[in-house]
Amino acid sequence: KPHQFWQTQPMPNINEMDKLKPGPIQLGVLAEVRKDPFNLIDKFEWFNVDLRNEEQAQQVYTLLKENYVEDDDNMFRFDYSIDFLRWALLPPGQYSDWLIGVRVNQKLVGFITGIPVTLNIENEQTKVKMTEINFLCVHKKIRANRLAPVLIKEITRRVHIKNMWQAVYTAGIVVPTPISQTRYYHRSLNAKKLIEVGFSSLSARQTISRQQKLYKLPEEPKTPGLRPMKKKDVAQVTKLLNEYLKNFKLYFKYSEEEVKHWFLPRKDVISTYVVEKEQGVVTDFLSFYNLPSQVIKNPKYTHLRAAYSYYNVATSTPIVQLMYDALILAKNEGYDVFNALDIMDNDKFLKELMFCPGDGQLNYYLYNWKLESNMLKPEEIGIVLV
Ligand SMILES: COc1cccc(CC(=N)NC(=O)c2cccnc2OC2CCNCC2)c1
Repeated sequence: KPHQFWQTQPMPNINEMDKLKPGPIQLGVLAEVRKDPFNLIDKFEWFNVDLRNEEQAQQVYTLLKENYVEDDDNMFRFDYSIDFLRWALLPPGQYSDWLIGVRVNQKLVGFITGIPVTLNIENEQTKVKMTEINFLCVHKKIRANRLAPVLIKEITRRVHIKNMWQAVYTAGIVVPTPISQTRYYHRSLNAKKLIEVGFSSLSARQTISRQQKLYKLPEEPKTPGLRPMKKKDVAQVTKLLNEYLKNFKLYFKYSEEEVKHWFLPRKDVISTYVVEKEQGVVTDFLSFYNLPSQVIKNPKYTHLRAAYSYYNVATSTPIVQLMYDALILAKNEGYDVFNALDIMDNDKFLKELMFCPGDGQLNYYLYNWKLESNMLKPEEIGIVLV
C-alpha cells in the first residue's frame, strides 16, 4: 500500500490531473478546523520548541544531527548548526506554535516546522499566503510508529487555524505529487578531501593531483566592486531580487525586512556579496548558505563543508563570471564543495563551471493546489528552500 497517508491528502493524483481546475483542490472551512491537537501514542507529548532557548535549540540540533536526511548511500548526514536553524526558522512574522516537537520523558523524538510565506504561483496576480514546511524528522529508534503522518496532520491543523490552506516543501523522495523534479550538482573546491571522504571517486585515468589541477581556482575574485553585502545595500538588493524573481512561475516577493533577515551576512550561516559600481550603484549580487554534512564514518574527517547556492542576480556581470567568483569566495571561506540545483538560471553556469550532477533529485511540492501546468520545469522554479 504505497503512500497510504498521501492518498488521503488533497494532492492531484494521476487520473484526476486533467479534471481539476487550477487553484485550491479543497476549500478550507475555518469553523471546521479541529481546535485541539491530534492524539499521540501513550507517553508522547506535543511541545512548542523555543529556538531562542539554548537548551531547546541544543535538543533540536542533536535530534537532526543524529536522525535527519542522509544521502542515498548513507555516507553523509546534514548537520544544521543552531545559528543556521535560528536563521531558517525565526524569520519575520514567525508563529511560535509552528516549530513543533514531540517528546517522550522530556527527550525530543520528533520535529516538524513551518514558516509563513507568500508564494506567487504561475503569475503575478496569484499570491497565496501559506506555509513553507521543513525539518520533518523522527528519531531513528521510533520509526514505523506512523508518527510522521501525525506530525504532518498537526502542523496542517495549526496552519489551517491561521486560515491558510496551502504549503510548499521539498523532499528527496517521491510521494504524491511533485510539481517539479530538480537535479542537484556539485562543484569540487577541495578535490583531495572529496575523494578521501568518498564524496567523489576517481576513474581509472584520473589521479588526485590531476583533479586538484583541474578544479584549481584563482586566489581572488575577478569582478571589480565585489564585496560583502552591508545594511546600506538592503534597498537595492530588494529591488534587484524582486525584479529578477518575476521571471519564474514560483517565487516569493521580499520586503526589505525579509531581505535583511535572509541576506545580511551571518558567519557560518549565509554569505552574500554585492557588486558595487560607481556612485554606489549595486548591479549584481550572489549568495550561498552553509550546510555541513557529518561524514558518518571516516578515519580522517568528521565533516564535509558544503556551500549551497542561494539566490544570485546578475544584471551587468555575466552570470558565469559572477558564479565563478562565488566559487572562489566559497573556497576562500573554507568550503570543500559548492552545491546547486538546476533551478532558475543555474543551468547557464553549471556545465561551464565544471559542476557534476549528483546522484539524486530534489522534488518540489505544493499542498492543496492544482497548477495550470501539471509540472513545472526546474528553470521555472524561483524558490530555494534550505
Ligand atoms: C553531502 O551530504 C548530504 C547529506 C544528506 C543528503 C544529501 C543529498 C541531498 N539530498 N542533497 C540535497 O537535497 C540538496 C542538494 C543540492 C542542493 N540542495 C539540497 O537540499 C537542500 C534543500 C532541501 N533541504 C536540504 C538542503 C547529501
